[in-house]
Amino acid sequence: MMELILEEKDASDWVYRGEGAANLILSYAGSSHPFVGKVLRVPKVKKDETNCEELTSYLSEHECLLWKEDCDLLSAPTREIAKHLYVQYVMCPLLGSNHVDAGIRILVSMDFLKAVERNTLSQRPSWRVDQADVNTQCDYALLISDHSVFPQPLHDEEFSISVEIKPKCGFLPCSRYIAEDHTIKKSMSRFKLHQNLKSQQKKVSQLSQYDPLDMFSGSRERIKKSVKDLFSTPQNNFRVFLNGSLVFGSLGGGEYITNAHNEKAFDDLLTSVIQADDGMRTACFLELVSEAVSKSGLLDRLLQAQKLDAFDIEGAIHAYYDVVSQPCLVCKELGEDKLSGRFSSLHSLPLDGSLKIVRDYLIAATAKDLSMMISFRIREKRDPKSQYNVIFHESTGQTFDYKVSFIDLDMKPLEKMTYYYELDQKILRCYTKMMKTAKRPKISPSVVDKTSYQEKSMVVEDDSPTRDSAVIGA
Ligand SMILES: O=P(O)(O)O[C@@H]1[C@@H](OP(=O)(O)O)[C@H](OP(=O)(O)O)[C@H](O)[C@H](OP(=O)(O)O)[C@H]1OP(=O)(O)O
Ligand SMILES: Nc1ncnc2c1ncn2[C@@H]1O[C@H](COP(=O)(O)OP(=O)(O)OP(=O)(O)O)[C@@H](O)[C@H]1O
Ligand SMILES: [Zn+2]
Repeated sequence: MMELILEEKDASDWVYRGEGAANLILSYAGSSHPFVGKVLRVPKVKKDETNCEELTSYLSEHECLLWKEDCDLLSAPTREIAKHLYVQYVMCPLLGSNHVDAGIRILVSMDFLKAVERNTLSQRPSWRVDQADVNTQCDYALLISDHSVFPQPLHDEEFSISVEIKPKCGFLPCSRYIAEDHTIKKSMSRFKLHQNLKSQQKKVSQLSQYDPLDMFSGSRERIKKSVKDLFSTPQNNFRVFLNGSLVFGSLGGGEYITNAHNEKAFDDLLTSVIQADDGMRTACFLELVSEAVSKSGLLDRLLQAQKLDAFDIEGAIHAYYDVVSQPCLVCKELGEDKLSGRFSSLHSLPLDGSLKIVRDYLIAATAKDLSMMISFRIREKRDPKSQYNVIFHESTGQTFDYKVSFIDLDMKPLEKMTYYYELDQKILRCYTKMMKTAKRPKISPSVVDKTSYQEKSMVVEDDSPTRDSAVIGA
């Protein structure tokens, strides 16, 4: 295939779709064949990072050790290429190659990227603009299938509906390296614990009702509950796209910019999709989504990848210091002797053992942060046999094809291990403080149920805008 290159003149065909912390996503609005049905994933650069070393440099010496089993990664001339290979050779086998499109790298000119930056500025959430710009120094961007539309339409007039779920970590850790003071980690999900810190930091205005433990439970009823909870408090964990446009949820992880201003508006939007009475369509749609999650069985597969984190950050951090051949700052801080203290079994591992712990931890980190997109289309009786998965939706008598894809399978940098440790400590400190100020000193953290946790949470109430300020239906 001839090498594709995007120039300044092409920029107007690419429209803002959304963004995360690290990339900006553009969808294609033109008619050039190779780009139809695709999105472009353009890396961003943090404003406080003066150089873009991460994108242009090689893997660090210690990262090379870490990924040495995945030989192709080491042959990559840049970190950017190594990250692309990581999706193909590390994440794809874990999640299934038919559920991952690693994309192809295409050349982009600096003028194209500058034009994209200008054109998208007004649509980006302001807190994302404050944090990062489009990285105009990049030579390449990734061209990936647009999972918000069904791959091949069966009929001309066909609609396309898809949901995006960022399920986060679906299990409770049980590592023996978790400090006694942190036992709450063994009974309350990381997501729930983190909510409290986010609320204190005013990153969210309301605690999420969602609990990943329901989503990953394998129980149909609990999955259904978790999808309803996502709909009530979507934050950056739930979005709905109709014909490629966001109709529910937050754009770019910011405010809820959506066509569905209230539940009725959303219910009305579903008219072309769900054959049910007014006011009943949303519930039927959420049921359809839950069914697809259950039937696909993909969350079980994702959970196995997340469980590669077997030691928890409180254990893995010690292996990290051995991998980078530095004195263990955590043992030092905790006053533990490296060779005879609580973590001596970790510190006495051979290098390959430490490498495996850290490697598995980072793969699990990717699996805890990715999103799943499920796209649907209606099947008519006359349609040919489906090459996709099929769901019969009992409540409406409709049949749907659905396809599940994983997005955002980025490799996490090795240096992030110390950040993970610090964040974990911060989340736990916040929880401990909350429990103290809750003025119920006798209650044992392990018996705190979800309701009492929410009631006791300290939502800092002031007028500052949060990332999820305008909640739908409010
Ligand atoms: O640490 P977490 O669990 O808050 O996850 C971060 C995400 O926060 P959230 O899902 O909102 O809690 C965070 O998402 P947001 O920026 O909050 O939308 C990123 O996905 C971040 O990954 P990276 O820095 O882009 O590699 C994520 O960082 P990683 O932990 O996956 O490295
Ligand atoms: N292939 C795709 N098809 C459709 N929409 C996509 C696709 N990839 C990304 N998106 C949309 O763009 C958003 C941001 O993409 P992505 O999660 O890859 O960004 P990121 O910066 O890597 O995220 P993070 O904050 O997790 O690091 C997604 O939440 C999703 O709404
Ligand atoms: Zn240590």
